[in-house]
Amino acid sequence: MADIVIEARHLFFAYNGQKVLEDVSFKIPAGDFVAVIGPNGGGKTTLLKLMLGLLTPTRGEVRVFGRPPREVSPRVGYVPQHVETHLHFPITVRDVVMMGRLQPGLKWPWPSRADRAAAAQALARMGVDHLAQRRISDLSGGQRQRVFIARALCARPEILFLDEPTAGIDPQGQVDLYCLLEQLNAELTIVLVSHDMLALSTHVKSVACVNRRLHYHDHPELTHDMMETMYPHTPGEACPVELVAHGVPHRVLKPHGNDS
Ligand SMILES: Nc1ncnc2c1ncn2[C@@H]1O[C@H](COP(=O)(O)OP(=O)(O)OP(=O)(O)O)[C@@H](O)[C@H]1O
Repeated sequence: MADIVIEARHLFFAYNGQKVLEDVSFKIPAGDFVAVIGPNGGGKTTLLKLMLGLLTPTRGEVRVFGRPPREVSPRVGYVPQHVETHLHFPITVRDVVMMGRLQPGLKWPWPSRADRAAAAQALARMGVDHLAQRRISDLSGGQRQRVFIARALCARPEILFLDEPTAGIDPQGQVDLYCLLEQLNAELTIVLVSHDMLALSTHVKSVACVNRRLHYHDHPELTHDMMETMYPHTPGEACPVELVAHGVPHRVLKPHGNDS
């Protein structure tokens, strides 16, 4: 059986007294590709930040490689949501990726030959090495997202966390990105926050449904009961999951909502 790389035990979290996560326990094995899904405001990003050590639980604990998350940060990569905030800074793609090598305890000179080689390798792995000299502001949404993933890969992480990586990318770009993530999953554990049921349709191995509480399923097939718990809907109205699936047929869902 695979080693457990992430474990949460009776985790609670609140922002200023407002409960967001309640009694969350789960184990993620090495090599997993888990989709974290759930409604808006369900607590997905908060959970990711707890696994990254960016937030501290109100109660309970999270362990990554058996340690508090902050102690193992060089072993994990993170592609946050909405990374486009500082894009107009005049910086090249290669420089952005190289920033992934900036770690606590960094030795000068930086970037070293090893840093440059790691950046080149990460860019090639994401299929964007030809863009290395371009300004980040000049790229398409899909190209940019690959660059940000390359930045996370540059530090050679063992776990990759991604928060809504396909937001704003066209449908074909999304499929291509999932295929790339699937290739990366041969070497890395991946934790992917997504609203997009397409993410589940072919690529992930397990699903964590988060809506204040968490249900972890070690297979990607969703059941009717699960969907009702996670996305309650009014009889006669389209199921919200159908809406986010953009009408794309999805094998993971058994009949639900208007289908049933
Ligand atoms: N920094 C913060 N301060 C106070 N409340 C917050 C903060 N960040 C998030 N929240 C609240 O916590 C709840 C969970 O937010 P979170 O971002 O984890 O949800 P999410 O499932 O990722 O949502 P979405 O799908 O919309 O991105 C929401 O009600 C949100 O308004």
